[in-house]
Amino acid sequence: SLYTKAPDTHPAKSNGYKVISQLLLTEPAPLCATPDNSTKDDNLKALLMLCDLLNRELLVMIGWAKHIPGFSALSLVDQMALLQSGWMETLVLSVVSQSLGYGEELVFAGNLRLGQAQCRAAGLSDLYTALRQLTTKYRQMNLSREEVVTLKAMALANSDAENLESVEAVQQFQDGLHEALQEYESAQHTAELHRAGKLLMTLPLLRQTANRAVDTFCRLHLEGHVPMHKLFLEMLDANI
Ligand SMILES: CC(=O)c1ccc(Oc2ccc(O)c(C(C)(C)C)c2)cc1
Repeated sequence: SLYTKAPDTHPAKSNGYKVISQLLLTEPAPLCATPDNSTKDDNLKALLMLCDLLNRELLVMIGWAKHIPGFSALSLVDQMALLQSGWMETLVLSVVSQSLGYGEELVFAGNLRLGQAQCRAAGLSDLYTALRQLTTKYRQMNLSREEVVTLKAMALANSDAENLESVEAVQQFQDGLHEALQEYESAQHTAELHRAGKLLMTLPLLRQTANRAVDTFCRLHLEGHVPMHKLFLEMLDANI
C-alpha cells in the first residue's frame, strides 16, 4: 500500500503518512487463546478462554497506546482516562477487523472462532449480535489495514473521557489522527469522495457496540459463573 513506500513520495510538510506508518509498525500481532483444561463444560471453557484472552489483550493494548503518535505527549492522568473510556471500542474494532473475512464467525483469536450457536451457548448472544452488526457494516466498506489502525487510534482519542486534565491536548491528539486519515484518503488513487467522513460516521455504532459489550460483561459478572481478572474489572468499573 501507499504507506509502506519510502517517505520521499510525500511532500515534506505532511506527516500523515508518518502517523499511519507508525500505527502499522506498532500494530500488535494477534494473540492466541490459551486452551483451558480446568473444566469439562465447553461453554464455561469458552468463557474462561475468552476472559483470559481479553485480560492479555488489555495488557497489550496499554503498551500499544504509548506508540500512537501524540498519546505519550498527554499527561499520565489523561492517558489513563482515554484508556479507561476507550479500551472496549479499540478491542471491539480489533475483533471485528479480524472477523471481516470469516462469514458468520467471530474471530476472537486465530485459535478461537465462535459462531452464533457457540456464542449463544456461552451466554454471549447479545455480544454476538452487536459485534456482527458492526462486522457487516465494515465488511461492506472494504476497510484497508491503514483505515483499521487509524480508526482504532481514533476510537481511543475520541472516547469522550471525563475529567480530562487538558481538553486542548486531547483535541490536538485527535486532530493529528484526523489529519492523517484525511491525507491518507485524499492520497488514494481510487479516492472515494467523503470516505474519511463515512469512516468517522461508523464511530457511533462502534460506541454503541462497545456499550453493549460492557452490559454483557456486567451481566456476566453479576451472574458470577465466570471469574474475572482484577484489571478487567477495574477497566469495566471505569465504564459504569
Ligand atoms: C470476562 C468474561 O466473562 C468474558 C467473556 C467473553 C469475552 O470475550 C471477549 C474476548 C476478547 C475480546 O476482545 C472481547 C471484546 C471484543 C468484546 C472486547 C470479548 C471476554 C471476557
